[in-house]
Amino acid sequence: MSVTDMELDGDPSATRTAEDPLVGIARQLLEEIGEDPDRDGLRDTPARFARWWREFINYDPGSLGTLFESIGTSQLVVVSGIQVWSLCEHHLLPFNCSVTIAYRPTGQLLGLSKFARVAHQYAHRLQVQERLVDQIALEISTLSGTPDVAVIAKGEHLCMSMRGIKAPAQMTSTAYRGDFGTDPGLRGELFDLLRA
Ligand SMILES: Nc1nc2c(ncn2[C@@H]2O[C@H](COP(=O)(O)OP(=O)(O)OP(=O)(O)O)[C@@H](O)[C@H]2O)c(=O)[nH]1
Ligand SMILES: [Zn+2]
Repeated sequence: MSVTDMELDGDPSATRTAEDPLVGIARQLLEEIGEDPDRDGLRDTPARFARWWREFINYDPGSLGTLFESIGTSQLVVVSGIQVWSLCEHHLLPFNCSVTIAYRPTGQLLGLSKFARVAHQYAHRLQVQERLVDQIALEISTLSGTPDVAVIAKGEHLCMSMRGIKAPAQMTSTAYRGDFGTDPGLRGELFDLLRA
C-alpha cells in the first residue's frame, strides 16, 4: 500500500492525505524501546521510517523487456559484481549480496542493464538468499527465452554479523538452470571466467 489520498466514507470525491500506518508503528516501536518519539532528533523519524519501507517494498525495476536479435552463437555471457541489498525474512535485518548472472543466449539477447534491474527487483522484498538466486535465475530465463542460466550470490547477513552468533561470514548460494545444472564443462567455463 502506498501513502496516498484515501477515500473517506466511501465517497470518492472526499479525499484527504492519510497518514501511513507505518508512521504509527514506528512511534510505537520508539516508545517500546524507551524513547520519546517527540523529542528533538526523533520527531521526523517515524515518517522517515515509513518512507524507507515504502521505498524498499515498492521498488520499481522499470523496463525489463529490452531484447536484441540473437547473434547466432552460443557464447557465454557473464554479468558480475551486481551489488544488491535485501532484508532477511527472519530478523528483518539487511543482507548485501554481490550477484553474478550468467546465461547462454540461445534465444534473444537481454539488454545489459536488465540483469541488475532483475537482481534489485527480487532483492527488494523479504528474502532468504537461496530463494533470491532462484528467482533471479527463473526471471532471466523467462525474459531471455534461454533455459541455460546460472546465478551465484555471495552475501553477508547482518543478522549473523551484528547480533546472535556475531560471526561475520560470507554465504554463497547458487542457482543453475538448464545445461548449467547438467554440464560440468559449462560450469567449469563459468568458473574459469570468474577466476580470470
Ligand atoms: N539459509 C538461510 N538462513 C538464513 C538466511 N538469513 C538468515 N538466516 C538464518 O535463519 C536462521 C533463523 O534461526 P532461528 O533459530 O529461528 O532464529 P534465531 O534464534 O534468531 O537464530 P540465531 O541467528 O542463530 O540467533 C538463523 O540461523 C539465520 O542465520 C538466509 O538467507 N538463508
Ligand atoms: Zn536473519
